[in-house]
Amino acid sequence: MFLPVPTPVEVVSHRLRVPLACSFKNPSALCSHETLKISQSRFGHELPSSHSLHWRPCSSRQQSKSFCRAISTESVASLVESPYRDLACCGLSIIGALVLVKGFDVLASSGLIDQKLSRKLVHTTSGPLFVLTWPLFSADPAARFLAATVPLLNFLRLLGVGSGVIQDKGLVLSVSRSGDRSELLKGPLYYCIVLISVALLCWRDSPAGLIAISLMCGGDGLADIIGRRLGTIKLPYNSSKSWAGSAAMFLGGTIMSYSLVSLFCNLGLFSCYQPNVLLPYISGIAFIATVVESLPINQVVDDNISVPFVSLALSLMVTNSLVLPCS
Ligand SMILES: C/C(=C\COP(=O)(O)O)CCC[C@H](C)CCC[C@H](C)CCCC(C)C
Ligand SMILES: Nc1ccn([C@@H]2O[C@H](COP(=O)(O)OP(=O)(O)O)[C@@H](O)[C@H]2O)c(=O)n1
Repeated sequence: MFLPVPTPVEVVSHRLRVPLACSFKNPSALCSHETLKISQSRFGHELPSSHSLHWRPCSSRQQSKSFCRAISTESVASLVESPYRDLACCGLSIIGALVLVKGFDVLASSGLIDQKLSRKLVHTTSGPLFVLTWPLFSADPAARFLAATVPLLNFLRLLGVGSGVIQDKGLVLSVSRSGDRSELLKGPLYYCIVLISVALLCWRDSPAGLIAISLMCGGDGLADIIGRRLGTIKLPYNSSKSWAGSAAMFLGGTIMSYSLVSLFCNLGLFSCYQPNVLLPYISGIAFIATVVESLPINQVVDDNISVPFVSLALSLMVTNSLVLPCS
């Protein structure tokens, strides 16, 4: 939502001592009532009450840390602006993805870890690492599209290798269950589609995408890693899944979601309520996603689709009561 006065206000962060471009043009860059009040007094007019309803205080922890959230998308852009910045971030992420997959390929082919574990470690780590690159991008509207090219290139690579057009034994080894290249066209391909969709639809403006990715990666990924090792007691309604696997999914998904959402809040990309409000919501979503993952429906719909889809839908439903967007 845009407010009428476009002139930027320079506010100096008490913590970082850097000028922040907090403006009415992008009121969402202002994250605390204090900043809002100061900006109002400088402009000498009241904000429309309908807009004020969208403002909720940053947590006291956040307010004590800095006057205005230091790294709003706009302020990051003003600090390190370069036409090549998003291209550089995109290039680094592409290299990061290649190194990650190659690293697990080396670990699996040298016998240091087994192939199934390698696949699940790629599954657990790629999504959150991808998300961690988002704050590095600028506030340019095209940034999310550049970010999305990283999973898109991996999607095309999986398509090429999975269909046999490109030969890449390393990728097959680190990403397939049994060494069969056609497996790349299922779970891993859906995984990349989810990353592309979340980057384009949610980007870093809301916690919904972060929660969906966390439950697909930290949740579903850990369910397999822990379930295969400790999952002796099976679920009564699904003999291929265990209590240990589901508990790991719930805990891993909750911890990863909470950590990423808190990190993005602390970076000023959106502002959240206190942990005592945020955590119950996130664990509620993680619980429902865990139940969905545990159902015997894997033959009908892949976990990499059902888990993020349900998490995203639920997160989007509760997001407005959890945060106020900062970009
Ligand atoms: C193994 C994978 C999914 C399998 O799922 P499931 O069937 O076992 O449930 C994940 C495959 C990931 C892919 C090959 C690599 C994705 C890289 C990612 C798009 C970008 C990471 C960037 C970062 C900076 C390292
Ligand atoms: N809730 C869960 C999920 C998986 N697992 C274990 O992880 C293995 C693979 O899980 P899955 O069938 O969901 O595999 P993916 O489709 O995610 O690769 C199962 O065979 C179980 O041994 C579990 O014990 N409990």
